[in-house]
Amino acid sequence: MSKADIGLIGLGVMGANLALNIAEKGFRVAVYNRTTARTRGFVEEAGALAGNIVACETLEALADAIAHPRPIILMVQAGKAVDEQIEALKPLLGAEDIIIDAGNANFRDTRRRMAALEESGPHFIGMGVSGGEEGARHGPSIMVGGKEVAYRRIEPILQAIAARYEGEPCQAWLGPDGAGHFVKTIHNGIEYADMQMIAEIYGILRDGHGLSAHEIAPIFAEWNGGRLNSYLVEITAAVLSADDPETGKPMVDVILDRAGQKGTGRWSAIEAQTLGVPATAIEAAVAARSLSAMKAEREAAERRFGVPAPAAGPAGKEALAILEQALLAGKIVAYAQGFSVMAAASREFGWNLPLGTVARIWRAGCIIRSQFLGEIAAAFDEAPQMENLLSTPAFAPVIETAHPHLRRVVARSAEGGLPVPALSAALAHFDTFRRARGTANLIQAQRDFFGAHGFERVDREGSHHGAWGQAG
Ligand SMILES: NC(=O)C1=CN([C@@H]2O[C@H](COP(=O)(O)OP(=O)(O)OC[C@H]3O[C@@H](n4cnc5c(N)ncnc54)[C@H](OP(=O)(O)O)[C@@H]3O)[C@@H](O)[C@H]2O)C=CC1
Ligand SMILES: O=C(CO)[C@H](O)[C@H](O)COP(=O)(O)O
Repeated sequence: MSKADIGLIGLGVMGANLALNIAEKGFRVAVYNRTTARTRGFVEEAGALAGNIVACETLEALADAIAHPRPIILMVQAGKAVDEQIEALKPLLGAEDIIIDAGNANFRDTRRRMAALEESGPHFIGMGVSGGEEGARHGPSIMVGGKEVAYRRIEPILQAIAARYEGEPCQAWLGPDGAGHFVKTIHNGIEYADMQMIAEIYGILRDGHGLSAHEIAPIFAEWNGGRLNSYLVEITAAVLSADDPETGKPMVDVILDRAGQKGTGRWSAIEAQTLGVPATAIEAAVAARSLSAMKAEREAAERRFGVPAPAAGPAGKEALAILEQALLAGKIVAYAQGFSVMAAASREFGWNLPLGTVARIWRAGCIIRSQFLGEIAAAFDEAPQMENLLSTPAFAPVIETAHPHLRRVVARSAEGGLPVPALSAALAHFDTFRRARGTANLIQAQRDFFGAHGFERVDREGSHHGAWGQAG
């Protein structure tokens, strides 16, 4: 029997679907899963694709089944499991083989793993994969980091399995070491902000305007036909239309308002802070998930403080148009922040990240895919070195038109006691960003007063101290 073109470890949601995708594209894939029953079940259910699948019950069998040099994808739980699999594979592989971690790894772990394998091999690639179950099966967006020479060897397979946007595969080598996993992390940070802002608008429609899930669904469906066209808005409409078969109630009404998080949103916020780049919309979205988890405390707080009754009046055409524009403005700020974080990381780690390519490979396959990303890609084509979307000829006029609506929505929500943390953060970012003279002069004065930190003056170069002792 001919050898497999590639190996894959971990037949969970993502791994199983990715393996089927690989097999369907005509490559032979050798698969292994820690729990053998899963491997057997996977092959049984693979149907006609089973002919391209080599089921292995040990890692030794997997290593033997693949043609040299052997690329092996890890699609296991992020963290300890990845380290364990690398340790187990090391004695079985040679310097020219390639381990590809396709899970959602922290890019700092990827850097550590790559550095550890640098001398002895095998090659190590950190590869972000986005698109969930469907994407893995029919075409994800793939963000690769590591040695380019190793990437080139697996490029034909990645080209074949990736999503396509107007025929162009949504996969690319983005830079050395942790570049791929960093970009995937920021993709997810933006995903958090996008989802949170959509949820905030849903909250305004539900708790401010008193609309039911079924009344809100067509609003998102309509927006999906306009500037907000995106996978997340599309699925929001679908989710809001769905009913619970057990109770007959809208599905969202029987789902607990407590969202989990696996780490990528938090890592985005942490890395933004570490790089000194404001990513407040992403941070607000991460914090909102943490607050969502504090269900018992929130219930106690509602008993103590109460919540205002819906007071926003009917959701007429004008009110909906304002909400649509507000969501667009918030979204632009969140994406601008995410891309600025990537630009800063690129400088910090010497990655030379092709940000236009990042936008291009996010146009299809991934969770944040949207027409908007095509506009971002075009903005980078016009100005490849630009670091802030808010200042680009493509986006400046859009935010100029949309921000007054964001302001109205945030102000009315504040008055009505409706929480809009990510939209508020986006507005505050815009207002701070567009004001040439801010208030940090006072911060500098305070720092110099209490800690002799010095300050710069508006009228002279150099570091100065205030005569605070003589003050008042
Ligand atoms: N689900 C999604 O939408 C997406 C997930 N990801 C990332 O992909 C990776 C896999 O996620 P997903 O497929 O959803 O996860 P699942 O929980 O569906 O599957 C996890 C897989 O990891 C294996 N595994 C867990 N622990 C170990 C271990 N210690 N040693 C060996 N194998 C282990 C499991 O094997 P066993 O059967 O033996 O338990 C299983 O095959 C994660 O990093 C996730 O963050 C990325 C993009 C989207
Ligand atoms: O990577 C993904 C999508 O792009 C995964 O679905 C990830 O699990 C999403 O993050 P979280 O679980 O924290 O919401």
